Amino acid sequence: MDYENDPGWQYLRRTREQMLQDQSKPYDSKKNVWIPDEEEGYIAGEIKKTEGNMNTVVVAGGTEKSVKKELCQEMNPPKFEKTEDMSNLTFLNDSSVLHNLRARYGCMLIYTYSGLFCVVINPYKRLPIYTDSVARMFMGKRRTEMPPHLFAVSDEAFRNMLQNHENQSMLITGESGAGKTENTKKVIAYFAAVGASQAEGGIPGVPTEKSDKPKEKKVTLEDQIVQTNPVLEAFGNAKTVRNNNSSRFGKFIRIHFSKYGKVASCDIEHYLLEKSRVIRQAPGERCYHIFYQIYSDFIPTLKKTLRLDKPLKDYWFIAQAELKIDGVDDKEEHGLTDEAMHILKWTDKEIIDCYRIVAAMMHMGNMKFKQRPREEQAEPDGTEDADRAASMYGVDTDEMLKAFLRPRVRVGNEWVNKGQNQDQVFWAVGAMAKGLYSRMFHWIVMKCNLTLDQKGIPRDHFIGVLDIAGFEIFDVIQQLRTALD
Ligand SMILES: Nc1ncnc2c1ncn2[C@@H]1O[C@H](COP(=O)(O)OP(=O)(O)OP(=O)(O)O)[C@@H](O)[C@H]1O
Repeated sequence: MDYENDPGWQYLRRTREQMLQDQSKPYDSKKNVWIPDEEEGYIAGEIKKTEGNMNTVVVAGGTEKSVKKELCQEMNPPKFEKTEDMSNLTFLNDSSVLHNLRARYGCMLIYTYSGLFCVVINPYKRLPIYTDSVARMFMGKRRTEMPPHLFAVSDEAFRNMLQNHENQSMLITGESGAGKTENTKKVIAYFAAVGASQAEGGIPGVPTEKSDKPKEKKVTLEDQIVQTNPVLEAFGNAKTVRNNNSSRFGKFIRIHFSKYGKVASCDIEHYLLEKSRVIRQAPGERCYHIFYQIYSDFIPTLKKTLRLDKPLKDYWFIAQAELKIDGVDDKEEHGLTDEAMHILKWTDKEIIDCYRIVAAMMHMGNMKFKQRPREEQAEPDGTEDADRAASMYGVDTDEMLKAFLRPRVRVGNEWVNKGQNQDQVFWAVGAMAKGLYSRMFHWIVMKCNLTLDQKGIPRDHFIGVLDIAGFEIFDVIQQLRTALD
């Protein structure tokens, strides 16, 4: 089969010779076991003798270890070495699962099934397994015919949708940096490719839509779906200590298809944007990418338009930790964000308005206030930054300051102006920045949805992809804070 000549194939399946080699290792089901190891998790060993409750196990290098019987876990026969589906294992214990995943990862086989689940290990390098030619290999194939791959799972969902006339959903989960977003993007790109091939000529076994319309080169819905990524990432992703491009929100993307399998429309729901990041960053982290992108000079006049004339490190809200990400060029990234906004057909005004709001927050973070002597009332300590923020928001500076210093609140049936001390003003400014950012993000998602909401093609069913972080033990407090923010 000519699949084997594809540069990606070696990262998908072992050759027959390699498999034979793997499977020819000596094995004795009564003797070969896995034993716990502090560094490796589990290591292979061979039981030499058993006395009472204890096994004497010989490990690599000939060392003998005395291990409690109940801590020894059964080893699978070599025919299961680097198995593609772990639900086939005779012994489905922790050590066998870890060994199988590790052995496959050692050969850069990053996808492994465990029954219905597809386990992915982040390769941290670009493998040629997401190319058009690889996508074409998986189109219209049964899962069992092909090696484990996200495309196979996606294709199965696609076929089930068309054949059973049912909506489908995929859950992509894992801890931060595991690769959720990368894989979600590949799923979307795959559906876009399948949807497009459907329009062009179809996938074996699925009826094709008849169309007499002449083909023209234009921005397709598939392109637009893919292009929502740079925009959502610019505004919703940031560098964290675990991941240089960490999504700080969860999302559920629904791709609607016509009954012929053509992409009909798409919509996105978002959850739990981490608002606190807009005003505070932990060591080693950054605020949302867009703040640094607008400062990158990709648009040479932009900084002047946004009145950003201080060094980046002087914008307190976004400069509490890192300003740059190794290997990432904010200027180039801004180019991609800007291009994507245009592909999504945002108007120039909409784009610049988003930049203005982002810049306004940078100015807001520099507004200074002082306490009036012997009064529980704060007052501005210079209004230059407030002027800049207000001009970006398009509001009057005095009115904006009044809202921070003496906000109008309702007491019973009456409206009164409440005095604010310096701390209260400080919190109000932060809360305003977080609230505005969150609303802007909501607007951006809504705007993407409007663009992706195609009226022309009737929708039949959808495939939903949920990209959301699992619970990270270390981050429970942060997650609670995000949820309650
Ligand atoms: N399949 C892959 N191929 C190559 N690199 C990958 C792959 N998956 C992930 N990576 C790398 O790992 C990084 C982190 O992946 P990703 O952003 O998808 O993680 P995540 O699970 O969405 O994390 P977070 O929850 O923090 O957003 C990516 O920026 C990319 O460099």
